[in-house]
Amino acid sequence: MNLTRDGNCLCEHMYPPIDYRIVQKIGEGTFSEVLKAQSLRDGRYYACKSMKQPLDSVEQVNSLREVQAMKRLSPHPNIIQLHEIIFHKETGSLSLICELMEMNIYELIRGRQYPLPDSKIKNYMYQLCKSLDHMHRNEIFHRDVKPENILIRQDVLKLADFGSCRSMHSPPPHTEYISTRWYRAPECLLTDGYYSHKMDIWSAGCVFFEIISLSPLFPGTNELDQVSKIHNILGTPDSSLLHKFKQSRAMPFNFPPEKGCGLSSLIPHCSAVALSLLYQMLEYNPEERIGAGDTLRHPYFRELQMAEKRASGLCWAPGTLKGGETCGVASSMDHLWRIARQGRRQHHSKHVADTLIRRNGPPYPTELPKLNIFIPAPKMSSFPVSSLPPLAGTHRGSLPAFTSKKWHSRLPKQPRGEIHHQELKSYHMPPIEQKRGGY
Ligand SMILES: Nc1ncnc2c1ncn2[C@@H]1O[C@H](COP(=O)(O)OP(=O)(O)OP(=O)(O)O)[C@@H](O)[C@H]1O
Repeated sequence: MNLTRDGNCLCEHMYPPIDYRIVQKIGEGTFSEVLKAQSLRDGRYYACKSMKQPLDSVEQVNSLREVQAMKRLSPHPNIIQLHEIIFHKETGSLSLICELMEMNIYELIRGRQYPLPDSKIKNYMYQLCKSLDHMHRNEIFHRDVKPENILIRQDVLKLADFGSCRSMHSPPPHTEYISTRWYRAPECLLTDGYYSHKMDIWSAGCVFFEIISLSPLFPGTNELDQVSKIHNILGTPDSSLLHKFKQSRAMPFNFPPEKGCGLSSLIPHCSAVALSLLYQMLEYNPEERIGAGDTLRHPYFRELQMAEKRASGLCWAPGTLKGGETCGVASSMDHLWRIARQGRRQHHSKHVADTLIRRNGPPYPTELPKLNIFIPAPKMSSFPVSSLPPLAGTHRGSLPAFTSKKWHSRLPKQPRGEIHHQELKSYHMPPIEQKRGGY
């Protein structure tokens, strides 16, 4: 163990970044430890994400997908801001200095007895959908949307942990393990890597449910159980869709036909309009699943859209929805969706949605956080994010391609409470550029 200047313990792999006073550990993931740190230059507090695996060179640091993605996606009010990168050449230790948030969504809901106020849920979901829309517009998908990777500070929500993201231009199949099981979309579970950015919407739908109900929607214990939990609630999909999935997966597809209990029985207090969005995010078929841009125009977010339009001086035409979407309507939503999913699935589903949806494009408010610049110390490469070289490939091109798929095939991400510490401790971690497979 190392000791920081304050006498706090740090793990062996870490080297305390100069010019920062480590205050305390605030989080830990599979690949990093996150510390609260105070800058000795500006006195501000930051989150210092220190990678467990050493890196070989500055080039390797620059080609990390996490670094590249954060650079491409910043600044955006709902994307965690990378402030500085500190790389210690001698030890290979890398610290990403990011803006500090208060907690993640899991910590927000953990142990709560009463639901969050509707307005708070809506506000968080709007911001989450904005972060996804921004990311997908920039042709990157996240691949690990889950409560632990969604951070909040007061009422602001930011998406974090871009270590699994991928360019939307990289063609499937994607062979590495991605996404944490409970939030894994059907196409990820049932095909050999034939998934797209729509998987993020499914995961966000699972998070939406979890924020409403305070418990995970599909807490599968293994992949098969995960599929069965989805079918128990949403029902088995059309055989044609299963047939399509089946073409690319050697997995038993003899799922017993199920109607599914529906979502509204699980969250009886949920409004019909919220359920409508939830169902569209949890649409089994990724091609029919709502896109991030359309989630923002969903009537569930009507007040927020109106507030934004008012703020930007535009007038909002009254929507098709009347107020008072209540629980009574909610139960019929399950029924409508079941009908929609039989036969003329797409058109019917859209028709049901259209009774609630009014399409309006919200403007995109963006604040432009500033990056700090300082002079690097000897043997320590520290660079402000703005000085990084442009993304490999092209501006809309592919993020760097990493070669090894081994890391993921041997260590899938575990849902919370399922991390096998023993296994992790004895694991030999490959170089970080290989840790999550290729783009
Ligand atoms: N900027 C931040 N501010 C506050 N807390 C943070 C910040 N970044 C990360 N954390 C905390 O640290 C935890 C781990 O961070 P992160 O998910 O980025 O690490 P990881 O090693 O990539 O994890 P994973 O195992 O999901 O890949 C988060 O769940 C969060 O609680």
